Amino acid sequence: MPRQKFPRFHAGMSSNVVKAASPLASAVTGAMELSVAQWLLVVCLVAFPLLYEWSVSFKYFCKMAFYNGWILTLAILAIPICAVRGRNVENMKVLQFMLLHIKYLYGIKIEVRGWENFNIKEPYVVVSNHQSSLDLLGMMEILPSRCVPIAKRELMYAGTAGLACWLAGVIFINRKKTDDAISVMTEAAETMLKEDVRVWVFPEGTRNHSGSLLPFKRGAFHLAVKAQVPVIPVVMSSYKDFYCKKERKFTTGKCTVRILPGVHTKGLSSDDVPELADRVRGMMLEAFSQMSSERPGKGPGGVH
Ligand SMILES: CCCCCCCCCCCCCCCCC(=O)SCCNC(=O)CCNC(=O)[C@H](O)C(C)(C)COP(=O)(O)OP(=O)(O)OC[C@H]1O[C@@H](n2cnc3c(N)ncnc32)[C@H](O)[C@@H]1OP(=O)(O)O
Ligand SMILES: CCCCCCCC/C=C\CCCCCCCC(=O)OC[C@@H](O)COP(=O)(O)O
Repeated sequence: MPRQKFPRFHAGMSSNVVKAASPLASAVTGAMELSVAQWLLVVCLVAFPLLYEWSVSFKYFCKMAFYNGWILTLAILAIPICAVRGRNVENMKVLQFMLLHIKYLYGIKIEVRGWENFNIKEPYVVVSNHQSSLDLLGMMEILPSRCVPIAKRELMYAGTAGLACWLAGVIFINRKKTDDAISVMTEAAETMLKEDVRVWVFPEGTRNHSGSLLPFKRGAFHLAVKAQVPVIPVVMSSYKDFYCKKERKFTTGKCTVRILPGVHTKGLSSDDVPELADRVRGMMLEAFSQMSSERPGKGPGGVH
C-alpha cells in the first residue's frame, strides 16, 4: 500500500498564525526565509544610496565609473552607425550627437564664448587645455564640423570607445616614439588640406589639473605651420569648483569654454614654431587666469 502523504502544513500554519499576529513578526519571518544572495542584494540596495550620499569619494568613483561605462556603452550603439560609412571624419558628428547629453546627466552647465572665432571656412588647428577626460564634454559642445582630435595611441585599445574613435577618424600617435608621432602629424598636415579637415590638439600632451598650463609640446604648431593654416586657441575654465581628482570631488557645476581669435601662420616656417607656441600659450594662460578670477567669490588666487 502506498504510504499516505499528508500535506505538510505545519510550518505554513504556524507562519500564518504569526503573520496574523503582527506585521513585524511577519517581516522577520519573511527575512529569515531569504537566501544569502537575497540578503546581500538587500544590504547593497540599502548601503549604496547611504554610502553615495555620505562619502564624497564613493560618489566620485561611482560618477567616474558611470562616465566611462556610459561612453563605452554609447560606443556600442555608435559603432554600427559609423561602420556604414567606414572610417570617415563625418562620423565625428555621430559621436558628438551621442555624447552631448552627458553634461545634463552630470549637471554641468557649459557656457561658450567666442563662437565667431570659428567662422573660418578653411581648415585650422584647434589647441586647447587638457584637465581631465571630462574635457570631452566641452569639446563636444563646440566641436567644429570635419574636426578630428589627435589622441594617444592607448585610446585606440579602449574597447568599444577605441573602435568608435577609429571609425570617426581620430588620429592616434605614439607618444613614446617621437619620430612616429611626427610623421603621423606631418601626414595629417597634408590630409587637412587635401580633405578639408580640421584637427584638435591638446598641446600640453597629457592631462593637467594643476590650475595652470603645462609647457606646450610643439607638434600642433609644426602642424599648423606645415599646412599654413591658423591656430585657434580654446580655453576651458578650471573644473576646481566641481571636480578634483585628488580630493575625489565631483559635484554639479559650471564651465566656461572660450574660443579665442585665430593666430595666422601664413609665411611662418619651422624656425618660428617656438615663438608661435609661446605666443599662443601666453594668450591661453591670460584667458585661463581671467576666467578663473571671474568665478563668483574667487579672486585669481582661487586657482592653484
Ligand atoms: C558615442 C561613443 C563615443 C566613444 C568615444 C568618444 C571619444 C570621442 C573622441 C574624442 C577623443 C578625444 C581624445 C583626447 C585625447 C587627448 C590625448 O590623448 S592628449 C595626448 C596626445 N596628444 C599629444 O601628445 C599632442 C601634443 N604632443 C605633441 O605635439 C608632441 O610634440 C609630439 C608630436 C607627440 C612629440 O612629443 P615628444 O616626443 O615629447 O617630443 P617634443 O619635445 O614635443 O618634440 C621633439 C622635437 O620634435 C619637434 N617636433 C614635434 N612635432 C613636430 C612635427 N610635427 N614636425 C616637426 N617637428 C616636430 C619639436 O619641435 C622638438 O624639437 P625642438 O627642436 O625641441 O623644438
Ligand atoms: C575592454 C577594454 C576596456 C577599456 C576601458 C577603458 C575605459 C575608457 C572608457 C571610455 C573612454 C572615454 C573616452 C575619453 C576620452 C578622453 C581621453 C583622455 O582624456 O585621455 C587622456 C589623454 O589625453 C592623456 O592621457 P594621460 O593624462 O597622459 O594619461
